[in-house]
Parts: sequence; structure tokens; C-alpha cells
Amino acid sequence: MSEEKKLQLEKLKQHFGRRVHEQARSIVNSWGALQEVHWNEHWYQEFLQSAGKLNKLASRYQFDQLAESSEELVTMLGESDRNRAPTSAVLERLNQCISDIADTCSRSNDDLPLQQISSGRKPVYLCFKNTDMADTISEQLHHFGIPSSHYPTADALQQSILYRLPAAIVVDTEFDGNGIDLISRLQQNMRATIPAIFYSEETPTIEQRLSVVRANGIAFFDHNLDFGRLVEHLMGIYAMRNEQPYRVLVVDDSKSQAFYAEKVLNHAGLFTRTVLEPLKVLEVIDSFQPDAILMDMYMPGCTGPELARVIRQQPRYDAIPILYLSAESDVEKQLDAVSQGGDDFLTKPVPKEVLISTVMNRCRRYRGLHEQVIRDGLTGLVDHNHSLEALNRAIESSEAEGRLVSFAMLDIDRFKSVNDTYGHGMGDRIIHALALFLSQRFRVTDTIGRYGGEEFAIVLPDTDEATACRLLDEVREGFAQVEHRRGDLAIQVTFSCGVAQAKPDDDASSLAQRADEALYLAKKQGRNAVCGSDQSDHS
Ligand SMILES: Nc1nc2c(ncn2[C@@H]2O[C@H](COP(=O)(O)OP(=O)(O)OP(=O)(O)O)[C@@H](O)[C@H]2O)c(=O)[nH]1
Repeated sequence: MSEEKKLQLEKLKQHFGRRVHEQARSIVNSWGALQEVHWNEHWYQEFLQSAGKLNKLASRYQFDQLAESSEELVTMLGESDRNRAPTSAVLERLNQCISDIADTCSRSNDDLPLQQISSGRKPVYLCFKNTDMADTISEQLHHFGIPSSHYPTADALQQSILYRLPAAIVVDTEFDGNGIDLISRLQQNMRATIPAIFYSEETPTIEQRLSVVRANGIAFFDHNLDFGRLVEHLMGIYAMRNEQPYRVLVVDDSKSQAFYAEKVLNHAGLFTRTVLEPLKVLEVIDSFQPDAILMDMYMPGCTGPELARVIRQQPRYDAIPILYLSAESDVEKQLDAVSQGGDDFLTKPVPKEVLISTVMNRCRRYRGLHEQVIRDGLTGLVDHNHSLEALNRAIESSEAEGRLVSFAMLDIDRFKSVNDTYGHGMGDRIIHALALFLSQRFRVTDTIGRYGGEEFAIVLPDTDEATACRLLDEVREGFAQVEHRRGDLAIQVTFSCGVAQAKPDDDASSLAQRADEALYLAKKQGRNAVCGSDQSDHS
């Protein structure tokens, strides 16, 4: 191919990359929705069509990996029954394709400057009487890669909605006399509601809050607008939901009963495993890592409650929900079973929908609690220990699969003086803003953690040191432009960063140490800089 042709194709690829990315995002999200809609013919048809469309787009514009994963997805779906969910093993293979798609398409942003990512996103419409306020919000959103347009009148807003639907609307309650009424009326004429975020100069009344709920408002801010939280809400709208499906372990000595429970749960996209010999349960819990256990009451060798107590003897399994599924109708025996390490009792025959929703609610709470334990309250990022755990896992799989992994450590510059001058509240807002800034720039498969107070860590699988340094330098430059506001006060802060790529025989602590040395060098060189560990090797 001639150089000119190559250049042309590259330009086309960039242009249509957005469509490919949008299509991939819709597939990943639609897979996540399976837990709510359950496997059915309509969902299957749409999903298959979407996968086919992604495959066509990705092949045409030569996104080879995406084309490969989507082709596999189309083939596997083609072999599946449109009316009946496949087995857990097939669901897991389908899920692997979805994860590959999520990973590849978020990695395709690596070479794009932030502004190009932002131009591929639907805009947010800002409806404010006060133009200065709209300009300030617009400028800040821009730094986070969120495009926006300001509409000073209801007419201009309505015209624009007819032309292009926004990702969300941020509206002042005073806009056009009554912003809440206006949005309420608008929503009634829409096929799907538009996420709306309200702002009020005054502290909102309970009546206003209620009207906002009825107008499908997703958030309500007052004059003390916390910018980080606004960005967080908006980024949730653009986000790709790539959560792993829940995993349920079925313990039942009857093959047919276990098979039935598995089939029902597979309909909601849940992964399942069956243990027919109760005394093998501990081994399977270890390897399968379930989010819930569905257990029979009477089995050979031991009863369900006895087995529940055996499981509870191990502190690490203490919180896994255990649900009994049995024909036992004696309420006293049921209560007794629940009091012995169980969480719930479902009496057979149980309607499918009840089984699915009871199990899913338990799984959701269990995951939520687990997240609370490993995530930091201020930023929602994983904590120090779990950052290192993620690094260990990434090193192990990079060694096994012969791939690269880099680790970055960031530290906000002169943060003590920010706290001393502007107060801890402002310091916290800055930490939150940096967490958001990092979350929207890196891939869904990168792990971003809050390593310490004003220190962050990022695990970047499949990334060499030079690429990681380039990405972080771009983030550094962008973040330095963000204005952190409180009332009339607006300040800017910077961070320094050290990056290291794993070498053979590295473990998490040796790699983290080299990243830390590179960070020290960045601080020594005057701060607001990114240094790679090969630079610190030479110094
Ligand atoms: N507001 C706020 N401050 C924190 C938090 N965690 C740590 N800090 C503060 O961060 C500051 C870190 O200060 P130092 O380690 O001395 O470093 P620095 O002032 O950032 O200077 P350099 O790193 O050398 O650029 C300390 O004052 C901590 O109290 C937090 O969660 N919130």
C-alpha cells in the first residue's frame, strides 16, 4: 500500500474509530443488562445484530483484534438457542469475548489525545441564565474530556434536542422561569428519558427535590456545587459497564435439581458451578470464588446447616451468602437452618423469577460490601493493599502470557501547603478530582488505586514504560490546567510521577520500589514531571 493510501486509511480509521468504539460500548453494556432483562428472544436478536454490526465495522476499518473477538462472539451466539440461555461454561466464554472487546476498545484510546476522545462523546447541554456560570462549568468539563454546549433559552435548547440528543442536561432551577417544569415537559415527549442534573442557587426545598425526582433528575446540586461529584455523575453516563457476572455455587446431591437451578440462574447471565458431593465444597469455593451459595437441606453425609457451619469456620468465607433451597415446609426447621449460618430459605417449588431475584440481591449486597472493604471512601479507588494485589496478579499473568506490565506512582506536589493554605476540605476535593481525572483517561483493565493520602498508583497491563510515560505526561499536563473551585477561590495544582516496567524476576515490591525511585527523581527535578525508571537508572 502506498504511503498516501496508508495515511488516508489511518485518517478514516480515526474518524470511524468513534463509531466502532460506540458500537463496542453498546455491546458491553447490553451484556451487563442481561442480569435485568434475562435471556430472551428479543434481547438475543438485538445482541446478535449488534455483535454483527461491530464485526462489520471493525473488519472494514481494520480494528483487527475487535474484529476477531466480535467474530467469535457472533459464531458462539449463532450456536446458541435464542430462547434458552446457554450453560455456564458457554456463558463464561461469551463473557471472555465481551471482556476482550471492552479491553481492546478502551486500549484503542491510548494513542488518542484526550480532546479526540472527548469529541467522540455526546455533548452535555447546559441550561443556565447566568452565562458566566455556564462558561465556568463548560471549561471544567472540557478538562475532563466532557464536551458541552450552553443554551441560554428554552427555545434554543428544544431546537438543539431535536437536532441531537445530549448525553445529559445540566439545568438551573431558575432557567426559563422554572427549569424543573421545563425538563418535566421535555421528558414527557421523549422516547427514552434524558439524564437530568439540577442546580439551584438557593438550598432546595423538599418540594423541589420531589419535583426533580418526578422529572427523572439523577442529581441535585446547590450553590456549593461540588464539581468532582458533577463530573462523576456525567462520567457514569459515558462509562462502559464491564462488571463480571455474579457467580453462584449450587450444592445439591441431586443432579436434576442442581441442573434445574443452574439453568434458571444462567437465564440471568449468572455463572454457576455444581457440587454434587457436599464434602468437596471447600475446594470448589476456593477455585470458583462464588458470590453466593445455593444449598440443599438434606444430603448424604451431612445436612445443609452442618455444611454451612463448616464453611463459616473459615473467616474468609464468613460473609458469603448461603441460601437454602429445599422442599422442607416445616417453618421451625427452616428458621433453625437459617440460624445456623444460612441467610435465606426458599421453599420448592420456587418461581423462577423469585429464585433469580433473591439470589441476585444477595450477590449484589455481597459484592457491594466487598467493594466497600477494598475501596477508599473519598475516591472510590482500590486501596493500597489491593493496588499491590492487582500489581501482583498483573505481573503473574504477564509472565505466564509473555506480556508487558508497567506501574506508575503519582504524588500531588506541595500538597501540605494546599491543605495549610486552603483547608483540608479543598485538599479532599483535589484528591477526588485527580481520581476522576485518572479514571476517565485509563482503560477499564488498568487498575487505579489510592496508594496513600495524596499518592496514587496505576497498574498498566500490556503497556511498556515509554507508552506509560507518554500517557501520564499527557494526564499531568491536562490536570495542571484544572481549576479547583470553592466559592470565588480557584487554584491549580500539579503532580509528579514515576513509572517502571516489570523486568524478569520482578515482584510487586521490587517493581513498586523502582517506580518510587523514579517518582523521587521527578520530585528532585523540580516536580510537575513524569520520570521513567530507566531515566532514574542513568542518574
Ligand atoms: N486533605 C487531605 N490531605 C491529606 C490526605 N492524606 C494526606 N494528606 C496530606 O498530604 C500532605 C502530604 O505532604 P508531604 O508528604 O509533606 O508532601 P507535599 O507537601 O505534598 O510535598 P512534595 O510531595 O514534596 O511535593 C500532608 O500534609 C498530609 O496531611 C487526605 O486524605 N486529605
